[in-house]
Amino acid sequence: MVTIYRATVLDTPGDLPTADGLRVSEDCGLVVKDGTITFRDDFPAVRAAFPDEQVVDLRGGVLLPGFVDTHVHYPQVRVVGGLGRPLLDWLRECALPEELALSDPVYARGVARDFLAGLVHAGTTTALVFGSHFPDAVDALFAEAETVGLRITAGLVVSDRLLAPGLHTTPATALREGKALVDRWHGRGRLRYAVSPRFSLSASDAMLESCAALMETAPDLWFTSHLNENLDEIEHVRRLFPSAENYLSTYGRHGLVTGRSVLAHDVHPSAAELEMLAGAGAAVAHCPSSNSALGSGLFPLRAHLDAGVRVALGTDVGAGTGFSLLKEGLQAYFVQQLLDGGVALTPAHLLHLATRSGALALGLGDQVGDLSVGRQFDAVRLHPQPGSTLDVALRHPKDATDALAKIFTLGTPADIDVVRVAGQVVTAPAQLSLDGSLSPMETR
Ligand SMILES: Nc1nc2[nH]cnc2c(=O)[nH]1
Ligand SMILES: [Zn+2]
Repeated sequence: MVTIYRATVLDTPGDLPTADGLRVSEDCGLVVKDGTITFRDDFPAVRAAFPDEQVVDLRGGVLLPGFVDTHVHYPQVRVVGGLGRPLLDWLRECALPEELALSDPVYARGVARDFLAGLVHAGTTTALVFGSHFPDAVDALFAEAETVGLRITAGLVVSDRLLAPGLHTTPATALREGKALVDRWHGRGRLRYAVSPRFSLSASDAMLESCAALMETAPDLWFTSHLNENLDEIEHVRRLFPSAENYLSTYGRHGLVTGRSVLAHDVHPSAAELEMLAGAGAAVAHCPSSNSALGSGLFPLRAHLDAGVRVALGTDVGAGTGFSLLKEGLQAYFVQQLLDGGVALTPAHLLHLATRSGALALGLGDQVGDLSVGRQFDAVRLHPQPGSTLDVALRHPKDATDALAKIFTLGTPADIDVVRVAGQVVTAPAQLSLDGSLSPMETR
């Protein structure tokens, strides 16, 4: 099945930190065969080459690559907005009580649908998701994700101390339950598994060793956890691992820092940790709105780029401020503007961070993250409501860079009206009421 998509297309096929390479195609024709972009050129040339194929006209607004979220918590969608507390208080008072609620599989299924609806509405087509402590809840996420059609990497979150008794497990149980989930879901369609200790503060060496054992049970498993987010957290980890050189080495000494590792935050890295991250080819998920909301700090982007560390964006739902990677890009810009020695981020940088850099961080750079020939047709259209401020702003842009700056400044999920993964339209799942029944609007 071949389809031609006609649109104004913006993407960033290059790489940071050099990428100011915004590619602009005002009237583009993308030829898509079975979900893959097989040809692209200005529309008239494409139409001449493919005179009989169906044309889907997506002009009006701007077509971007589907957004890539490299750190987003599935269980926390209903507790977004817990402002006013630093990390460890926020965990104890906001996040962990909600995490416990997912021990109820019916409740978890409703949360999974709300979560996936949030990703779809925000135009996120690929995500590295921080899962749940409960295997049934992780099953619910993967099952709903498979139905919706997003590219999801996720896993069982494991801890054996200092959280809440209901969230603790043992290294042996974590390995057994994790293995069963890997067998069921890893490599199934667009789904992959990520081994996910919550963070070193709540995972003993024995627990981290069981994570390393799980990593060995299947090829191409991913690893994700938290790192250097908050100074109080870092101090706790230092005391818990007196023989460890630093926070990152608590993971590294179990072989958990590799080219398939994504560490969230890294707001307060040491030079040795940056060197270790770069040497391993690991990536950092920068979560600017979360760092600001929790008062965790201002992310040292320049130090990461100078050290050669891959940086991508994460929304960190629920400590962050929602699912929008447009908002995260804008917040990343703000943070760098405020930081001494901050990186002067251009709109092209923001688009790269929200798309291609995330794809590269997740080992998917050859499949998604931009709209080059050979990539999957994962795309979203920004099509603001008539008369909205973004609509007004986009009527007279100076150029494409100016238009993109306005999209990051003013764009919200309400401005996204087309979400496609591998060319297929993706729609948000029907959402459930608290008792697990379909919400009233679904029974019409
Ligand atoms: N922001 C954030 N940091 C964490 N560190 C450990 N768990 C969490 C979490 O749920 N959110
Ligand atoms: Zn997190």
